[in-house]
Amino acid sequence: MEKIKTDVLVIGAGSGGLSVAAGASQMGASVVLLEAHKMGGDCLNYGCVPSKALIASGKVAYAMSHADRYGIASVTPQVDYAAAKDHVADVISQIEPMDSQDRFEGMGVRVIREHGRFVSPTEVEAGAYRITARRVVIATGSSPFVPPIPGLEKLPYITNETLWELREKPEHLLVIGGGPIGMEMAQAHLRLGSKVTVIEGAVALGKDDPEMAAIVIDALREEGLEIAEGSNAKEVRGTSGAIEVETEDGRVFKGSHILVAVGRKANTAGLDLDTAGIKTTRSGIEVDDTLRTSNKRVYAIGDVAGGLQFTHVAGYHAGVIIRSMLFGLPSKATTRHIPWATYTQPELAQVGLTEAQAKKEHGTKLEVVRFHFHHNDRAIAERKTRGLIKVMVVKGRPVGASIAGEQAGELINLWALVIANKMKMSQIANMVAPYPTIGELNKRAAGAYFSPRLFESDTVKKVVGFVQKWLP
Ligand SMILES: Cc1cc2nc3c(=O)[nH]c(=O)nc-3n(C[C@H](O)[C@H](O)[C@H](O)COP(=O)(O)OP(=O)(O)OC[C@H]3O[C@@H](n4cnc5c(N)ncnc54)[C@H](O)[C@@H]3O)c2cc1C
Ligand SMILES: NC(=O)c1ccc[n+]([C@@H]2O[C@H](COP(=O)([O-])OP(=O)(O)OC[C@H]3O[C@@H](n4cnc5c(N)ncnc54)[C@H](O)[C@@H]3O)[C@@H](O)[C@H]2O)c1
Repeated sequence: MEKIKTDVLVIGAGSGGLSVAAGASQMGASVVLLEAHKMGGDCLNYGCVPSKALIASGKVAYAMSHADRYGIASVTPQVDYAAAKDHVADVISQIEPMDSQDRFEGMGVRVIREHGRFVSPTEVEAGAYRITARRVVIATGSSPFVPPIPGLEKLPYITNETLWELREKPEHLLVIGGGPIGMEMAQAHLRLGSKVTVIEGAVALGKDDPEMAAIVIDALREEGLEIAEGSNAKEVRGTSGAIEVETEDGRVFKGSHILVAVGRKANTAGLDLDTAGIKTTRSGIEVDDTLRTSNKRVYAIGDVAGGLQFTHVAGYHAGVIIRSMLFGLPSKATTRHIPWATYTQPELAQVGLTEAQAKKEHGTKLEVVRFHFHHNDRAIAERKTRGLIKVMVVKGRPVGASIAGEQAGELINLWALVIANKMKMSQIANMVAPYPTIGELNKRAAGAYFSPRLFESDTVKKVVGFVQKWLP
């Protein structure tokens, strides 16, 4: 067994682990990186990247079949599902080099392609190596949670890990779970020509503001997606190609394939965390706000830490711990300024507090401004007028923003900046946005905040009247 001593040992080469390894090694620390499976983790191989690539295929198909409103004959797209999957694989292969072993070795990181497990509070074993590190970072991510629904285990059900291998278009896809994975993949498949039913136990897109989620859900239903809410899957029957899902409310849904998207489980199995004195909770590894575990030399970041599960959060966590690991500086992770977006069409995005959360926290001090997409000239030109931007403001400063509509995921960037830096609505109003852009919506939301103050104020009217009298 080879013994290695290093400053930083990172377990898991996904979004979080790669960011720590790149940052720490480029700033002069010695870094060992363990990866048991594929470099790039979930996001590159089974998550963000393939899902967004398949959504892109769906968008093209949808545009072809809805071209007539732009003066171009609509056509029924000839979807080659296997070719769409080739497109997905090609997109992955274009991004892959950024996360590759070669690239990281080029940065001076020692990459070991083995599963890591703790053998003592300070040592990790991986294949033929025993590694001792000043600091250990657990960035092992999460896997699809497969609920113990009777009958499910007998079927070749699909998860986000196996969906990309499927080459034949599902005739009727049953999606269990109406969260971001379920809804994004449901719409993509609908647009590629499958019949799709989402079976959701509570409400679809339930982590978002219900008023905003409803805009997306209504649009998806109009497009032909069947969404059954309040329908907890209780039993699965049949065989591949002829599947039945019975729900607790007594309904039975029939389809050819089944995609399970009911949430995630943290990848903690096989790490022997007990050996290192690392505690876990129901959602993942227990961490404090500095992302340290109950073993103070060990950090946990990204999905395995059980909080918000997004690639940009894993990247943010990496920055937080690099500050404390390399420089010994105080550094805490917060969630207030973390945005997220669901890439259905229309998209759904959030940063900071939702309206309900803001009301609870700020009571009567809260002002909510709304601006509808149908007032935006570019949205009208593009025929993408379904949407709303809603900003929660307290004493002139936004505390949250929710957007449903075209490019909501892009539009939320500005509010993420504003909230991260505690900026004021007046600073957004000062911005000049190019005309005609969807981005003007952000400025118009700020305008909606100031308009009543300017245009409905007797004081303003009196001042203007007075000044006009005296002006030459
Ligand atoms: C379908 C889908 C779509 C998504 N879309 C988005 C999106 O659009 N935007 C977004 O922000 N997020 C999205 N996400 C979430 C995003 O993929 C995750 O939040 C992100 O990948 C988490 O990064 P991570 O570093 O924590 O874990 P991962 O990326 O999962 O990396 C963990 C790595 O650790 C390795 N590993 C595990 N155990 C060990 C061990 N003991 N030893 C060595 N290696 C180990 C694994 O093999 C894996 O490579 C999506 C997720 C899914 C499933
Ligand atoms: N665009 C993005 O950023 C993006 C996209 C996909 C995934 N993700 C990340 O991945 C995470 C996991 O996504 P997800 O959609 O799997 O999980 P989720 O937890 O967000 O949603 C799962 C849904 O399944 C429902 N459900 C649970 N058990 C059920 C049952 N037996 N029958 C019917 N419905 C049931 C829940 O009520 C819930 O609405 C997300 O929370 C997010 O962090 C992000």
